[in-house]
Amino acid sequence: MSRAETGTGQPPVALTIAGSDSGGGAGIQADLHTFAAHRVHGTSVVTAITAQNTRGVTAAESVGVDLVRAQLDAVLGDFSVAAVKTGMLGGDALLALVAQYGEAGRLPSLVVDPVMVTTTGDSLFAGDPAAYLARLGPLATVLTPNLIEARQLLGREITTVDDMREAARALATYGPRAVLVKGGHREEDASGPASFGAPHEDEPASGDRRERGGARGSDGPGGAQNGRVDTGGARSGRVETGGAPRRSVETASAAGDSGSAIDVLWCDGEMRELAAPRVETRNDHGTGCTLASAIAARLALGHPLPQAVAGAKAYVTEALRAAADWRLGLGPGPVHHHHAHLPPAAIAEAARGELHRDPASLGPQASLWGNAGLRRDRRAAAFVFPARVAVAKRPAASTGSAGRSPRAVVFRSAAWFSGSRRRLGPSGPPDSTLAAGSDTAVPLTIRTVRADRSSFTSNHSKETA
Ligand SMILES: Nc1ncnc2c1ncn2[C@@H]1O[C@H](COP(=O)(O)OP(=O)(O)O)[C@@H](O)[C@H]1O
Ligand SMILES: Cc1ncc(COP(=O)(O)O)c(N)n1
Repeated sequence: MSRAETGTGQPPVALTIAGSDSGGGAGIQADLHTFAAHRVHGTSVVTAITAQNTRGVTAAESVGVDLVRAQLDAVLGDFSVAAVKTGMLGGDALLALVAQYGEAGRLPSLVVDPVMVTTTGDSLFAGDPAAYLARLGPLATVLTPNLIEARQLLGREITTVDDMREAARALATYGPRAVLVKGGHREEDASGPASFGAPHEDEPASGDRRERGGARGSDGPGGAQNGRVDTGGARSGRVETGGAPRRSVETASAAGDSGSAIDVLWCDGEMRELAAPRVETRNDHGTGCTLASAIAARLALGHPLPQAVAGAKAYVTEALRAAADWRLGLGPGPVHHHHAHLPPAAIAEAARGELHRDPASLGPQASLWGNAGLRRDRRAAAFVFPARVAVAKRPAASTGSAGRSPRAVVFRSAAWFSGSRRRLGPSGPPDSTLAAGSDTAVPLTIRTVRADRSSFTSNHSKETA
């Protein structure tokens, strides 16, 4: 089956193997939101249940190996899964199980997010980081550790962009096709508690960001059926990382730009830096899950790997931006996974066959985005919502079909517009890799509104590039 969306509108299928976040911002919930936002059908294998909100994890329990195996068989035995993302695995038993499926060639385009600690500092992996690398490293299409996870996997200090490059290179020796070392998180992290793994209870619980801690026991609870995951972070043990706290400030200043969120991508033997404007927000819960599942969604849609990664980063940046002022919960809240969706009023108007004609009515960014639309599709007198949906009026001659309204609604992906936006002004991502990666081979779907206004007809897809 084709991996890309078919002409019938049937979506490709992606699978997330991850834990549940009751707060809905990370884990399975973030992954399914992200798949849906990419119009990819999301399937899920739940590895653990966490009692969690924006302030932290209060309890967690692994799902038993047999039940996880049954979920894997149910999904893989029925769906043609095009890409897979793994998140929280809890411990060594589920790590081994997932590795068995990967080794059997059943987990295509595998994005491995080695979830070990949450944004709020709670440990989510009680197994052996060395086993993690040894088992999943060779199977991964992309491995996406954050700074703490890279530090735990390698047991070395990582503070500068140079360190991130070295870490990416070192992790690549375990066999993944690509490694993305993520350098997110707010600058305050750098001035946070200096002792890595500081006691959980003593840290601010008011919603301020805490330095991440990590803990692992010698024997992961994931090894037992329905075993509890140690969420006590540093309460019950320390990880010898040999590391100071995560210092995003240093990574940023090392690159000469304190306003950038810099990730380092090693892919097919090439090192690249992906930089995006740093979003000033406390709401970054689930950014890592969102990024990994966006990469998987894009791989399922058929995007080449570097473009999938760069486009996914652009998607996360927009998701952070769109939720920057939200106050969902008292701590670091979720990002806006559906930032690219049509505002409800516009959906209703489009369904009635009515088109916005005045870009000004769409807000301050409309004419800017409109230019982006015109530049790429000269046949369309298009202007575009900040939400990245073009409402276009095509010339009657180009519609070709009598009895149809010349009106069309043109949907484009967030990634395409991220690239376009970059070309239009200084507000876009400064990194040329990101822009180039976001720019090509993104499907453009044109849906025609029938003259009788009764329905949408999805008539074709084509490439914009
Ligand atoms: N405040 C921010 N502004 C822009 N990008 C960010 C911000 N925080 C995180 N990111 C990006 O989000 C993605 C996830 O990274 P990170 O938050 O480090 O992962 P994790 O959630 O696994 O710790 C990365 O691409 C990172 O650069
Ligand atoms: C179930 C689950 N999986 C993963 C994370 C990591 O999320 P974050 O991006 O906040 O570190 C989480 N908090 N909960």
